[in-house]
Amino acid sequence: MASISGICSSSPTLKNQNHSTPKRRRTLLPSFPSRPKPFPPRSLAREAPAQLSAKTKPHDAGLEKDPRVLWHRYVEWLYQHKELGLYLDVSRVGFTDEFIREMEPRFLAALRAMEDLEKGAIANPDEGRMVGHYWLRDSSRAPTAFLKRQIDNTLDAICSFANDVVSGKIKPPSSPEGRFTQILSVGIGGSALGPQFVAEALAPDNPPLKIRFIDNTDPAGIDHQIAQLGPELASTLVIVISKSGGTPETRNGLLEVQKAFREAGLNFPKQGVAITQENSLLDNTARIEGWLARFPMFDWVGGRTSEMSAVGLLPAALQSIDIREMLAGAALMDEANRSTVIRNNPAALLALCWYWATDGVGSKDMVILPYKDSLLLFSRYLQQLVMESLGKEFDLDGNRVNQGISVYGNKGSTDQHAYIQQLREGVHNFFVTFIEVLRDRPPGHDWELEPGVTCGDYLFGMLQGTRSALYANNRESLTVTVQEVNPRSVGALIALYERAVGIYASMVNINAYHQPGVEAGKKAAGEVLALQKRVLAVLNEASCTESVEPLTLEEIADRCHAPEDIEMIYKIIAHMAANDRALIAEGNCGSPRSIKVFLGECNLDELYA
Ligand SMILES: O=P(O)(O)OC[C@H]1O[C@](O)(CO)[C@@H](O)[C@@H]1O
Repeated sequence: MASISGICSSSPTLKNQNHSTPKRRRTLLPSFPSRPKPFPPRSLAREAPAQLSAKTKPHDAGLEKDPRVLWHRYVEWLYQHKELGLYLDVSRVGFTDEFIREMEPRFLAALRAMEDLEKGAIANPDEGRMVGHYWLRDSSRAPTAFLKRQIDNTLDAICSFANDVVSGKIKPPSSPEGRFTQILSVGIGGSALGPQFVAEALAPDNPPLKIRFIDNTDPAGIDHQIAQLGPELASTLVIVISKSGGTPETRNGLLEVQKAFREAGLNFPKQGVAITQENSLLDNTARIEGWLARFPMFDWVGGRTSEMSAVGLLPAALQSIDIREMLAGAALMDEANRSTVIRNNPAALLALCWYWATDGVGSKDMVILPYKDSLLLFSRYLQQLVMESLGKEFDLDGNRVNQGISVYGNKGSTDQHAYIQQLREGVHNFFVTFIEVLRDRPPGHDWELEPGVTCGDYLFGMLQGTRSALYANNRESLTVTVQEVNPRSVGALIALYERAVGIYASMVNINAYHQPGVEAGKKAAGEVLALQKRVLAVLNEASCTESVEPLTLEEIADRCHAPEDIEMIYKIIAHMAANDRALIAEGNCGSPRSIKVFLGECNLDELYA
């Protein structure tokens, strides 16, 4: 039985940084310039300030092609974190020294904002919240002793619980295996994407518990996951993750899973774990029903930056992934990203390259191309982290900016047989970030498929060849290199992008830590369901009191007092009819009738008289 004592044995230590950079002239930066003068208050400001690089950037100019000059640029700008073995190559992004000089004040202001954030400032002003995900991997930075204790106690509780589950000390009440063998994670967005990315990247071939996800309110998808579990439902630990504790998709997933437990004669609370804010609807449900365990989420950790909280650490630990190493990698990267020297700050280098490549207005998409199967889900993880953070209508001063950077990608070299044709020759609306992993296979497992050549050599060659071919056609790219995919490097990658997003958001003056657009979407979905209830009430009443003459769509809309919603009413009925939904007969109407029957078996086109 795998014990995970090694996973939580050592405490995270922050060693001295010795990330070294190639020998070069170091420019000592002046002290912080005064903050740029604030723009007029939200109500008055209208036109957002033009972003810098648009002025300084020769549009689509050819990039430097002399290989000797490029080699010098590569050496001059290569960032190396020796302890992490992580490198960042920005040489194939054509930013100028003038651009760096012009951006320095914004960079320094962003760094100061980041310093304030880490000290506990209200860095999420729209929600009046602190932003504390960096404290999760170095609790000594938490602004109060209470918060530090919460972080440390939660981590200890995660390790202890996961250890007890993996060792079999905590086991399901009735399972043939006599222990938990499966994890069913129910959550969506940041309550799923981090755990999914980390499981794909780091789970061993035979983990003590195998994880699967319900991350949507698709009945067929839920049925598929439960069907795949089969009798192992009895050995399944169900982890329900929701920071707010009220997300409809997650609630629906929970109700569906609890139904499956009832039908299997299983006692859900004995196999249920909740990860949510204290006193949320989910937390109270789990407490009242006596679930197996509850772990807290904190209001100062956003969903898209929650992988280093219980959201990511509990599922990872249950798969015997070394979570202390993940935290240590993130902490080392955080420390590097506190440098005030742009060249020594990888997150700043990333943010500046994003700004240059997209003119500070998202004019190009970010293509994420890891040349490693296990990093397949990194782009999906970054879609939320980058786009939910940067995709904002207003800036911090109320200017309408419609900011953002679109992210897509899967993995190389696979994608070279999909969309990279367009990247090489088609519309120039992107820049690429290659994720290079130097170690192809564990030591001693390599094999030459032809003299002197391995599979990994092909993968390496495909990455380098694609990078060169894109650049030859003036397509810019960044390359992040790690030695291998392990908890430490994954933790560092997550920390690198969390910080780059924060620095970039400051440079374009937006709040990276709220998501007003999504709340609007949740509200709109609620309105559709409310309208559906009205439609059902109208059809139920009509089915009891009138002959089977089909009602016209206008009549239904009028009776719902929603003539302007006629199209939505049509769609609601079409969806219910396609699912053979029955009208629940009330009063003396006899047996329930399907919507189709009530509407006279007409096809929906005839609805519209
Ligand atoms: O964890 P919760 O509260 O269920 O939210 C799930 C997701 O929904 C959002 O709030 C909006 O997409 C995300 O930020 C979050 O990760």
